[in-house]
Amino acid sequence: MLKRNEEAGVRAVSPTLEITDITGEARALPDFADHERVVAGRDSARGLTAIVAIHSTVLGPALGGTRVWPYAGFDEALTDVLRLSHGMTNKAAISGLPLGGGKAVIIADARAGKPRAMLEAYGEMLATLRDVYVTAEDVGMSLADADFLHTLTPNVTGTTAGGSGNPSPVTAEGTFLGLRAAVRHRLGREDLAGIRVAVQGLGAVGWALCERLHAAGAALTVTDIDSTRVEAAATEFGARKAGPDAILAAEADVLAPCALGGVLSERTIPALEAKVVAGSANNQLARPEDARRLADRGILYAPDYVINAGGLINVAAELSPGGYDRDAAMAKVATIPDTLDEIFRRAAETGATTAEIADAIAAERIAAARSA
Ligand SMILES: NC(=O)c1ccc[n+]([C@@H]2O[C@H](COP(=O)([O-])OP(=O)(O)OC[C@H]3O[C@@H](n4cnc5c(N)ncnc54)[C@H](O)[C@@H]3O)[C@@H](O)[C@H]2O)c1
Repeated sequence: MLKRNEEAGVRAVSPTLEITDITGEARALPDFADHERVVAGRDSARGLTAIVAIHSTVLGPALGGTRVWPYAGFDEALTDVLRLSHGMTNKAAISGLPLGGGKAVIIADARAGKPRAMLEAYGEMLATLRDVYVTAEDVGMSLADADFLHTLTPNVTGTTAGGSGNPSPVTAEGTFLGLRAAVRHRLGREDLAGIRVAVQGLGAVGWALCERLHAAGAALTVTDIDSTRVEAAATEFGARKAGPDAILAAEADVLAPCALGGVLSERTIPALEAKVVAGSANNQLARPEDARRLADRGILYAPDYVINAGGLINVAAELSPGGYDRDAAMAKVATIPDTLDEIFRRAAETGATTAEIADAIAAERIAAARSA
């Protein structure tokens, strides 16, 4: 039997699942960034520890995927979900979508398998947030997981049944188009023939990006912590192999981070060879000031949440009044280079970094919606 106990600040929807509002606790962290609401779900019987962070619902319900990752602890997971969630608000706003930003994490090792009971408990947690948060896939969350969660609660996108399916190829398409725009802007080249691209991470997006880059004639250098993927890319695309630690400083015109965040830092930026950074990973900058470090070295940075918005644009199309229309979604993805062109132009005119301009455009749209 379901029970509710909101007075105690704890809302349990099944006897074993405890849902706690931890907004107050999160407020103490440097990455809090005025989140509207942060909620933890714990179910020790079913092996769930999850956090849902809702950064903003000003433009619409907060949409953002669920990441399943073996975080070292709760605090690390909380910091990650806050940063990711904040990024989703900017991503939706700059992409012109009627959506807010949110994100969720489950502390678990997806490679060790995701117990059905854990996902059931998570689905129950999601159901309690269905008016404010809509989830989708992210690292460690599969299409099959999304399909399963959708049987429990409607606020799940990126499903196969009547949904838009796997967002990763669409993210890769948007990243490819954005990378081409950045190359045009920084290197003055209209095509990618012979352009050297170093790709970090050969997962769902990185691999699909390599397919497009290879077809466009780019010369690839690749890495992944999974060596079988690196070998496969060498065979499939004639890619040069680099070690995970060597990829950032690889001889390349473009660096495409497509693994995890925080790779562009005070330590790594001085060693970059590339003149363009354009990849799909979220939160590529370790600190906001790393955007200035890149600009000072003459490296053009395509802000992550602009270039990797393809997947969000695709799943968001499911929520449009007429339902999912792939052609309409792809037409919107094709505008990513236009947004980047505007950012690059404004950054060149004002001397601000591309990251600052992207944040400013997103903030302008949110402020306009607030005052409307
Ligand atoms: N899938 C999407 O539609 C989408 C949308 C927007 C942003 N992103 C972001 O793009 C990135 C990649 O997403 P994905 O869906 O391809 O994830 P994925 O899990 O399919 O792939 C990630 C790949 O990176 C590799 N990797 C992890 N750590 C590494 C390291 N230190 N060095 C080299 N390789 C490493 C993994 O082995 C894996 O092959 C993530 O940051 C994700 O948040 C994805």
